[in-house]
Amino acid sequence: MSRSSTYSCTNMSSDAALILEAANFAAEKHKQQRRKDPEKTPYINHPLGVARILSHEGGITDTAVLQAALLHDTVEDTNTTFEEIELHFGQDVRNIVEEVTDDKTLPKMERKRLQMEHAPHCSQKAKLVKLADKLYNLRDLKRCTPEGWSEQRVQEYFQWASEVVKGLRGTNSILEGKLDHMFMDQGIAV
Ligand SMILES: Nc1nc2c(ncn2[C@@H]2O[C@H](COP(=O)(O)OP(=O)(O)O)[C@@H](OP(=O)(O)OP(=O)(O)O)[C@H]2O)c(=O)[nH]1
Ligand SMILES: [Mn+2]
Repeated sequence: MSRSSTYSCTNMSSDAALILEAANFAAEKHKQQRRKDPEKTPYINHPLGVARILSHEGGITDTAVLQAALLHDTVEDTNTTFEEIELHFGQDVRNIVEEVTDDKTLPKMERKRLQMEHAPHCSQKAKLVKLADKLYNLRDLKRCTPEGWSEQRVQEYFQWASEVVKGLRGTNSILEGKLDHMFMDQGIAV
């Protein structure tokens, strides 16, 4: 096979191409959004970081899981629909994104309660994304406090996250071990 034909398989979707497609889709969707930190970090840093935790730290190579990690906040936080996700990325990715998406029409307390209730019933793939999402957000909270958050609110987020993670256990020992260290460091029993 000549060198040029090696690189001309434009219709053959490599896993890398599928993952880049999801990263690009998320970047477009989150382009107007910033994180809540004082630096106003671009929001896309978060889904990219969640996917990187799964791949680089958790050893995850499942393409659908990495795509779902990149897309996991698009429906919750932008005008993206589940149908759009399915159209571009297929049913498997759509299902994972759907499992990790909070219903923002519900009051916040109810959303938080439902995460604790639903966590044990999620698929393994959705549990992986949820573990990495929590690990990223807890590290981010340690790095700097979001604007307007009191120390108490930070502690309450840690406490709530530890309850959600209880329902995600038995999924990935590396990520769970890292989360346990974060909780213990914060004085939360695991
Ligand atoms: N730690 C931190 N979080 C930030 C920052 N900017 C935005 N967030 C997002 O805020 C959410 C946590 O804030 P909350 O006030 O508890 O929740 P809410 O946005 O859903 O109302 C997380 O959403 P999420 O990813 O959907 O996760 P989760 O709330 O379901 O765990 C997190 O990604 C930041 O600078 N630091
Ligand atoms: Mn998230």
